[in-house]
Parts: sequence; C-alpha cells; structure tokens
Amino acid sequence: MNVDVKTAPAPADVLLDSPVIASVGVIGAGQMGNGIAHVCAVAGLPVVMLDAKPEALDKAIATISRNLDRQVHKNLISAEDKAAALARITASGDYAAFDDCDIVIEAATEREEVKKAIFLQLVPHLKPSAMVASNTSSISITRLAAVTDRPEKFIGMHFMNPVPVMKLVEIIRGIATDEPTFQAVMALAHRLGKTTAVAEDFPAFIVNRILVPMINEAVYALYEGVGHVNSIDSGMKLGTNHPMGPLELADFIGLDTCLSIMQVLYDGLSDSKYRPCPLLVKYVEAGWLGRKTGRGFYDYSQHPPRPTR
Ligand SMILES: CC(=O)CC(=O)SCCNC(=O)CCNC(=O)[C@H](O)C(C)(C)COP(=O)(O)OP(=O)(O)OC[C@H]1O[C@@H](n2cnc3c(N)ncnc32)[C@H](O)[C@@H]1OP(=O)(O)O
Ligand SMILES: NC(=O)C1=CN([C@@H]2O[C@H](COP(=O)(O)OP(=O)(O)OC[C@H]3O[C@@H](n4cnc5c(N)ncnc54)[C@H](OP(=O)(O)O)[C@@H]3O)[C@@H](O)[C@H]2O)C=CC1
Repeated sequence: MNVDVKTAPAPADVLLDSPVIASVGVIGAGQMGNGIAHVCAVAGLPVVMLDAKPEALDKAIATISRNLDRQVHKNLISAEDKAAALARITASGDYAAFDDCDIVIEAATEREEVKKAIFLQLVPHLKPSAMVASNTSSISITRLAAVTDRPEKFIGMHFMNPVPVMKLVEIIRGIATDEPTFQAVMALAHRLGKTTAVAEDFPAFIVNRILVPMINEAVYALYEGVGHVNSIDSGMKLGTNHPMGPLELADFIGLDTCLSIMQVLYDGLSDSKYRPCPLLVKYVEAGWLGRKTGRGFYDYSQHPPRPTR
C-alpha cells in the first residue's frame, strides 16, 4: 500500500542531497497550466509559462488575474500579494526562456505524441540539474521520461482541477525516477500547500483510474437512455453529495481529456470495461469539448447552462 511520504520524513542524507526548487517553468497555458503557474507564483516562485499560441498566454494571464481576485476577495491573499504573484510570471513562446528553471512542468494536451514532441524540444534548453515533470492525467511517466536525456530527473506531478482550490497532487515516479528528484518534488508540492498521494506508474494512476470510468459510465447511462443529463447529474449530486454531477464535471475537465484518459485505460489495461462510450467519442468529434468550447453535455451560452440532451 502506498504511504503518503509526506508524513514519513526522508532519511537526512536524502534530504541533504535533494535539490531545492526555486524556479518553475510551465508548458501549456490551458486550464491546468495557468492554475499551476498561479499557485507557484503565489508561493513566491518565479514562473516561466509557455504555450504554442501567444493568444493562449494572454488568456492565461487574464484567467490567473481573475482567479487571484477570487482569493483577494476572500482575504486569502492581499492585493499586494496578487500584484507580486503576477509580477513573478513571465509568459514566453521561446523554449530558451526555460534555461535557468529548476523544474519544468508540462501541462499540454493529453496526447502522448504532443507531450513527447514537447520534451524533445525542451531538453536542449534545460540546465544539467533541471528536473522535468508532467501533469499528465494518465499517460505512462516511464514512457514519457524515456524520450528525454534525464529519465532519473523525470516525474509525474498531477495537479487537480481547479488547481488553486483542489488540495491534492498525485506524485508518480517513473521506473527511473531517482530519490532526490522525488524528494524535491514532494517538497515543492508541500510548499504549494498541497497534500500528496503517491501512485504507481500504471494507466491513469489512482484518481483517474477510479473517477473517469465513473464519468464514462454516466455517459453510457445517457447514451442508453437510463437518464437525462439533469437526472444523471442530480442523481450523483443529491444522491452522493458530489459537488458536481459527473457530466458537469466531464465538461469542466474537458471531454477530449476524458476521452484520452479512457483510451489510455483501454489500451493500457486491455479490458473492455474501459471502452470509451460512443457518445463521448461523438461529442469530441463534434468539437463539443465542454466548458472550454462553450458546449458539451451543457450549453454554456445559456445562463444557467442548459443540458444538450
Ligand atoms: C482530470 C484529471 O486529471 C484530474 C482532475 O482534476 S479530476 C477533477 C477534480 N476536480 C473536481 O472534482 C472538482 C469538483 N468541483 C468542485 O470541487 C467545485 O464545484 C468547485 C471548487 C470547482 C467550484 O466550487 P463551487 O462551490 O461549486 O463554486 P464556487 O463557489 O464558485 O467556488 C468555490 C470556490 O472555488 C473557487 N473556484 C471556483 N472555480 C474556480 C476555478 N475554475 N479556478 C479557481 N478557483 C475556482 C472559488 O473562488 C471559490 O473559492 P472560495 O470558496 O475561496 O471563494
Ligand atoms: N482538465 C483537467 O481537469 C485536468 C487535466 N490534466 C492534464 O493536464 C494537461 C492539460 O490539460 P488541460 O489544461 O485541461 O488542457 P487544455 O486543452 O485546457 O490546455 C492545453 C494547453 O496546451 C497547449 N498546447 C498544446 N500543444 C502544445 C505544444 N506543443 N506546446 C505548447 N503548448 C501546447 C494548448 O494550446 P492550444 O489550445 O493552442 O492547442 C492549450 O493551451 C493534460 O495532460 C491533462 O490530462 C490534469 C488534471 C486535471
């Protein structure tokens, strides 16, 4: 059974050997990348954030500013803290901007080929001591690490959505991840105020191995006419106290990401119980990806959002 090593102090010699992370790079300025940059900047760390598209960076900075305002309004941080956090974030389209980062966290689209191409582009710009993490929801850390020049410094650092609010970070070691890297990333997660859960490097790790098949089952319930969007989501919100119904949560995560995770489970575990629901495939093929495209199981142009089935 995995013990959360947060409560099990590492041997002194390991802690002495572990590098201290004092600067962070983030690749991918989508809903997760902007959240990771947000929490690192609030924790006092300088952040370099990169995306394939400059407009995604502008949108990310605006989102971070809005989410910082949520924390100012709740007196969790001051207006000065917000300004200081924003000043710590550098948006760039050039990988050379990562040359002094102690760790670079990848949070790009949940497609293995996209992530591998990013790591191949990143590695030449890293200093020798730099670590690399992926925020992947499901993809093998061992396989991603293998395309880099530093599999011993590569690890899974899986934040939950929305990053400023959710307390958990799942930490996943690849087969080659060394102890100093593990300890340094555990220390970073705790510095960010997060609680860690350590998962083995198997498809979708812990959280999504359990959560996303539940979401897929909710889509099957919709697909087979067992219920409608409203009855399925109400059933789980009022019947089991989930803060969001499974279909609302799927829209929040992104239907493309949910489908990618189911595909990773189906391919990685070779069990038909993980086959993605055809209706989920159809929504993704239609470009109905949920909140991020304005339409998924709900139509977000309506207020309140209206079920689309
Ligand atoms: C897919 C993966 O790989 C792994 C995953 O992430 S799985 C998904 C994990 N996440 C979940 O399960 C989320 C479930 N939903 C929830 O917890 C809640 O609905 C929620 C926190 C998202 C929103 O909470 P809510 O009470 O319904 O809404 P709301 O009152 O607006 O917000 C509650 C708090 O969250 C903050 N918040 C809400 N949405 C936010 C966002 N998108 N970004 C940042 N902060 C947000 C609000 O500021 C508010 O903070 P305060 O209480 O400090 O003011
Ligand atoms: N959504 C969620 O609830 C959670 C997601 N995750 C994981 O986090 C990662 C990101 O997910 P999420 O933020 O939702 O995805 P989004 O689609 O919101 O954001 C992905 C971002 O990555 C950018 N991107 C794509 N390709 C590249 C590239 N080659 N170089 C640089 N940037 C690129 C995209 O730009 P563009 O739009 O221009 O393509 C987009 O801005 C995924 O691995 C996902 O599984 C982890 C926890 C929760």
